Amino acid sequence: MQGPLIISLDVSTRGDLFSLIDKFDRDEKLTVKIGMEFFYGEGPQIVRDLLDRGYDIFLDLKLHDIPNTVKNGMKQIGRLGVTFTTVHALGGSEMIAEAKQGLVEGAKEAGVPTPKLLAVTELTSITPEGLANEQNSKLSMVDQVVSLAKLAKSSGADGVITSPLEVSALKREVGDDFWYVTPGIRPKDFPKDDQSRTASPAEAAEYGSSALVVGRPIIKAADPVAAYHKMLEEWEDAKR
Ligand SMILES: O=C(O)c1cc(=O)[nH]c(=O)n1[C@@H]1O[C@H](COP(=O)(O)O)[C@@H](O)[C@H]1O
Repeated sequence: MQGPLIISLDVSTRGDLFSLIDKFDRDEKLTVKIGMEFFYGEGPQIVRDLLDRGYDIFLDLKLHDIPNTVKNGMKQIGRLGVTFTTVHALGGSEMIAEAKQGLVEGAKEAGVPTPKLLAVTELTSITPEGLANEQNSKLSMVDQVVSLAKLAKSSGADGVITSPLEVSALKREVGDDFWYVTPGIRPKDFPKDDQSRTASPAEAAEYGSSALVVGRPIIKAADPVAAYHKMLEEWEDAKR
């Protein structure tokens, strides 16, 4: 993928999306995330348009359904030429395995590389109290995330989405040969919004995240390009 900092393009219209990315230099190598807000309104054409710009694309639709439905949905996603896509790990081993199979088949038919399948563990908005009281989990947050990541890995996923706070434990218990893609990234001076398990870019680098997903701290900034570069620099400095 191009760059460790994935920009989450959480906007609704093509006008808003292009006015945002047109601020970046056309040579800048970017990985951008398209999620449900944009995709449900505008559909897959945006993927083709952003591929034409040379961007890598993370299509984040977080599928969670019976295995056959997810497989057939993933077959369509596999045809698009995106780099990453998502399911919820809570869909279970058969659903994750079928999701992967769908991606492999769709990509093969279209003659494009197979997207990496990332399984969402516990959303970064979920608090330890929510895990205990609403999901009735007896596990700590980190144990729950490790358990879902092991399930995802043994079912054929290429990595997980989780908060940076769990990454050191995941690397120890699930291994280095797996993607740990982390949203919930907040620079020190930016509000948490609806995120609960957050870390700064430097902290995420220290914990060992493979890549960061950042939305509002970039797209709502007065100068999104400067905000992107500041966070990237913070990440790179922490990696040195
Ligand atoms: O799958 C995701 O990307 C995701 C998983 C998760 O647990 N938490 C999470 O915030 N995300 C996504 O990451 C982005 C974070 O946006 P900001 O909170 O604005 O930086 C949003 O597009 C979320 O949909």
